[in-house]
Amino acid sequence: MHKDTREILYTEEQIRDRSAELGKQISADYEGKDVLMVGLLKGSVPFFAELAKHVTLDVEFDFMRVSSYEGTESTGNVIVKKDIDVDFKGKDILLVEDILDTGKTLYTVRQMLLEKGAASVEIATLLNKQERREFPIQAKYVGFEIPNAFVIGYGMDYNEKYRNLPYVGILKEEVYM
Ligand SMILES: O=P(O)(O)OC[C@H]1O[C@H](OP(=O)(O)OP(=O)(O)O)[C@H](O)[C@@H]1O
Ligand SMILES: Nc1nc2[nH]cnc2c(=O)[nH]1
Repeated sequence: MHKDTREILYTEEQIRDRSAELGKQISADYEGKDVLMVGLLKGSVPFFAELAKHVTLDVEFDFMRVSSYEGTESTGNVIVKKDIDVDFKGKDILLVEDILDTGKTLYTVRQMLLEKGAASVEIATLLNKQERREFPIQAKYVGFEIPNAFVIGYGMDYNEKYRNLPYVGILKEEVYM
């Protein structure tokens, strides 16, 4: 893998600074509430860890694993592979994601959690690809708005690789065409 197969979109420093701003906003918005931060595995892990450091409330953590992507393509349904373990009835859930793309994943998960009794379900996503939206869902907390390109790094993969890159990059089409 040569370096010129990807270009940097957001550096580690830019992501940390933006996470600090979002963490401050979240801390103010949820003051006095019982917040459960729920990360969607696997992609959200680096952003979840960074964002959580900037939230100054006594929040709880949990994780879900759902999946619908293979390579760069979204497949049929959203499958729950690991559910939330704690009782979240009446709690305010903050879903943390790496990217909001068609919206299928977060729309589906949000509906599930509301149906099971969450008091509220808001979304914090590192990246928002608004142009690709197909489902009626918006994130309250967005790190960066990005154009329609397949991104990798900072948790995001292409066939399970590149999640460990400390920046967000664009994978050039020649890699997967
Ligand atoms: O808005 P959507 O079109 O639904 O796309 C966004 C979802 O796609 C990726 O997850 P993926 O299913 O690849 O799992 P991963 O987190 O393990 O990479 C990403 O982490 C989001 O969950
Ligand atoms: N790695 C990665 N996963 C995604 N899932 C939905 N959109 C994307 C994307 O641009 N990159």
